[in-house]
Amino acid sequence: MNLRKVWGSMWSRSNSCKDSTKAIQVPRSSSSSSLGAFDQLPMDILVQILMLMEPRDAVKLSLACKALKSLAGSNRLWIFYLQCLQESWDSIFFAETSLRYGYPLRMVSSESEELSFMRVYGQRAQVPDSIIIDGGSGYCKFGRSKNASPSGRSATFLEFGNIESPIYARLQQFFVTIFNRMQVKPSMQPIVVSLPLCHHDDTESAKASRRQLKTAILNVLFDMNVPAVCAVNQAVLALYAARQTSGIVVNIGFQVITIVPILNGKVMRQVGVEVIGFGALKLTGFLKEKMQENNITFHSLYTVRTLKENLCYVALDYEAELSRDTQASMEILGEGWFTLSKERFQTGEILFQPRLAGMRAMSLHQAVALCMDHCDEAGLTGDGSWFKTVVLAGGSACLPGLAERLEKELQNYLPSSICNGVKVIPPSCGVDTAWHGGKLISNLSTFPGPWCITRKQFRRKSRLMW
Ligand SMILES: Nc1ncnc2c1ncn2[C@@H]1O[C@H](COP(=O)(O)OP(=O)(O)OP(=O)(O)O)[C@@H](O)[C@H]1O
Repeated sequence: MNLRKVWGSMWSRSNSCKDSTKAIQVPRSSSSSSLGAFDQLPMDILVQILMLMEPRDAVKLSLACKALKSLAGSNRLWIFYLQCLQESWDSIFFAETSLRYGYPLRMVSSESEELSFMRVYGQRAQVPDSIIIDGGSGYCKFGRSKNASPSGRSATFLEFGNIESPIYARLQQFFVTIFNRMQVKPSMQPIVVSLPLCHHDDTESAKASRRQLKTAILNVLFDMNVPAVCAVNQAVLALYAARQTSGIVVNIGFQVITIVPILNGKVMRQVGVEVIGFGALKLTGFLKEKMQENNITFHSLYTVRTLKENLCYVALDYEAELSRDTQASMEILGEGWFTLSKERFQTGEILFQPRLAGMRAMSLHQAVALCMDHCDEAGLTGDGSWFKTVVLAGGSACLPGLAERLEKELQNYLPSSICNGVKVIPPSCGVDTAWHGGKLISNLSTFPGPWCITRKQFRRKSRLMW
């Protein structure tokens, strides 16, 4: 009731503002910078009052006169409205200040351009819903950009085979299946698609393979009449989801672990991408072996995977953990109760001691340290700290304790000149991290403009190349 009075009073004040400027030629500044009786109220209180209104009412108010325009259009008010949205404010702020101009990335600089969050709010409301598809080699995640999380997941390899090999028919079957499952027409909205982590080298043949894969994906999608496509590397999407534009992404993938240095949104292949030849599949396999050794019977690999996802963790100090009581149980529907003890942390330990699983691979911290060393040697920036932020991605990176352990191992392993300031960030959105990176882009106030290639642009480009 009180609010209605406040609103009514402000509204009549704003109307009288308009009338007065029409009727009598009052000097503009004196009439339009005043809120009449409300001038007595501190600015803070006025903004608090507006916060109780709906955004559309604040817009109406801002059209009334200059004083109300500056009050109702203030960034403070619209930041509040943006904070009320489903997406976190930190993510919105990161995206709107770091990603809004597309690639190459350009930060919004506070000196040269002030971002109007009122405009950002309005533009974000107009952005079309798009489909985000993160086609992982093991599991594909797909869903709408306006939804909080992916609506579906498929076992990519089991259903479609290797989608990293650019065979038209296979890619087509993959996308057709996803569109059917989502019950959407491909021609109705832009698509954000992750480019798989493969062909990492900086050689001409690797470049050609990457180009070939991207072109095949775009060809398939545009042949299905998709209006616009945004195709971004999976590791880069994971980095954006962690609200970073530079750093090292450690993706614990389905079959391999990939360590990707990224500077300002660009994969630094010339510095070197490290690959460790095992991944999530090996972790599940190792737990299965341990359970069999300890006479724990199960009927399916699904059970082992579920136990891994729910009971396993990474110990901060492996030796100390061996002497602790670490028993824990869980029930799996249709299979009964399972109790694990040492297997709970031995499984993740193979990331740091691959020899426990009989493998002669590099350990996770050695590979990340090697990557950091290469970044340091390359001397790409003045301050040399861009590679000290390590972002974990991939389902297995959700193992509790992994980030802390990796950070500890890196501190011990790296030379003192590099280890200062190293921080490891756990996957911000669990197994769906890369999908959420796509969501950040697809909800930008400037989307699809700077991030997408349209069907027309792609066809024209293809014609010019031949
Ligand atoms: N909370 C969890 N703890 C441990 N492992 C998990 C957890 N959640 C998912 N996983 C594991 O992550 C694996 C799938 O990871 P992910 O979906 O990242 O693969 P992907 O995207 O297909 O891999 P790639 O990066 O190779 O394309 C599965 O083996 C799953 O068991």
